[in-house]
Amino acid sequence: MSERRAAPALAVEEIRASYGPVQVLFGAGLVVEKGEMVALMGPNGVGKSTLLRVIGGLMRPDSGTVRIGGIDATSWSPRKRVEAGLSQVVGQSAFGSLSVVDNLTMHGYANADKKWVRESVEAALMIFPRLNARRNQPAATLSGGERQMLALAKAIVNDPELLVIDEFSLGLAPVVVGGLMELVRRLNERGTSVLLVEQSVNVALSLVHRAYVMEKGEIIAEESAAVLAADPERIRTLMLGGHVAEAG
Ligand SMILES: Nc1ncnc2c1ncn2[C@@H]1O[C@H](COP(=O)(O)OP(=O)(O)OP(=O)(O)O)[C@@H](O)[C@H]1O
Repeated sequence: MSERRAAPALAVEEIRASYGPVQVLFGAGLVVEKGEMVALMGPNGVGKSTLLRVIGGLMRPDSGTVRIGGIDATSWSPRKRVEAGLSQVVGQSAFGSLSVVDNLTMHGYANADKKWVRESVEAALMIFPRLNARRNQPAATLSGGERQMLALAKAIVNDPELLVIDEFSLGLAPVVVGGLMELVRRLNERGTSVLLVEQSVNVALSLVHRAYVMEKGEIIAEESAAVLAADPERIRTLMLGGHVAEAG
């Protein structure tokens, strides 16, 4: 029992993954402790989103292990992972012809308690007054920032233990990003662990406790956000894809 409680929210070990004949991940691994906020950073195309796909169950790795709350989830379906407390914010995907409320309600599909889903949809809309004002509007008519809010609100509807977010700063005005970050911070204070893939170093390091840097499908550095933030030269080298000898 106590072992289960002490287990990390997420532990990913030695993941190798390929698209057809092209290998993209070469033994990538990371850990998100319970209650922790962690960033996965790195230059374009190094495999960050691919690792998230493996974590979410959208892609089978060639080898390696994904543990959710200490339990081997590598062979689980995406749905089973959601039921185990994982919620993923991926891009701005939504059913365009459905309203904001219907999109949110649909996302609670894994939860049999429909009353709870209805209440948490309303709770999520309370967090985003902008979305609430557009609750009956088709998702296709939302602005980019509003769609990101919808993506985050959808993830919250499942009351996740672990929230995985892919690049929420992409293409959004700084003020919108600031609001989303504040929301993620509040969720984390309520106990949700967070894994954030983010290209904007400023956004990532001002939010998280710890960061991993990926390069060519491998983790090449792992550091507390405060230590990294104090060393802009090192960040520059890492984010330019410069190889740094030490890891961890
Ligand atoms: N569906 C796919 N089929 C084939 N190759 C893919 C596919 N998706 C991604 N790739 C390739 O895999 C590599 C890693 O892509 P991935 O999207 O994981 O990187 P990333 O680090 O998230 O990049 P970015 O920061 O630009 O989003 C890239 O070379 C990309 O072109």
